[in-house]
Amino acid sequence: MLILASASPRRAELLTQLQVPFKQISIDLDESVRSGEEPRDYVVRLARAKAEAGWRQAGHVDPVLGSDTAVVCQNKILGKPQDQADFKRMFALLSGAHHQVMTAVALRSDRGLQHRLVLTDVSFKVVTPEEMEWYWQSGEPQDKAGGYGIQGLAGRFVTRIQGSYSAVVGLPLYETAELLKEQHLL
Ligand SMILES: Cc1cn([C@H]2C[C@H](O)[C@@H](COP(=O)(O)OP(=O)(O)OP(=O)(O)O)O2)c(=O)[nH]c1=O
Repeated sequence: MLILASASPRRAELLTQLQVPFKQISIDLDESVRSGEEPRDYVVRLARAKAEAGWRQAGHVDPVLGSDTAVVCQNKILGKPQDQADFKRMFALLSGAHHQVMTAVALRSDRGLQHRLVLTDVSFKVVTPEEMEWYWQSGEPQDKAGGYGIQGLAGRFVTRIQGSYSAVVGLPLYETAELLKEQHLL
């Protein structure tokens, strides 16, 4: 059975939309950015590492999907906010501006390791200090790249998206389906 190497409930929910049976495992990885590493190289490296680690952990039998999402603004990677000050710093960059969400998905099986990289442009309205405070207090930003979830309360901040909505949430469905089809898993 296909394995999703992710602790994210959002990725599991998205994968359900492809109607392929799967089980979920969580893996622990060092997610630090290497010095001089480009954001797109970073998300690809992590998605591949998650798939590879899952493949090893599950005994080199079942195919494994891994994915990674980063919010990139002015070529800076905005990870998960460490505290409220960190969140405010991120939202100061995102407010009234455009950024890119980069998501990579990787599939490891006995046919090898393949990946796809998906880039999506997202625009935010000007977010007021009161809205930032309200949003932080909601508890939603804490476990999310860039400190927001487009599928949740932050949907109201998004004025425009060009690219893949499912990729912004965490798993690009079209590209994931393509990877699975290539390996005859869908
Ligand atoms: C930008 C954005 C991110 N996110 C989430 C997707 C990912 O779960 C998270 C990005 O962090 P990731 O490190 O990609 O993933 P994760 O740590 O949550 O899960 P795992 O490594 O176990 O697969 O942010 C949203 O849910 N909505 C959004 O709009």
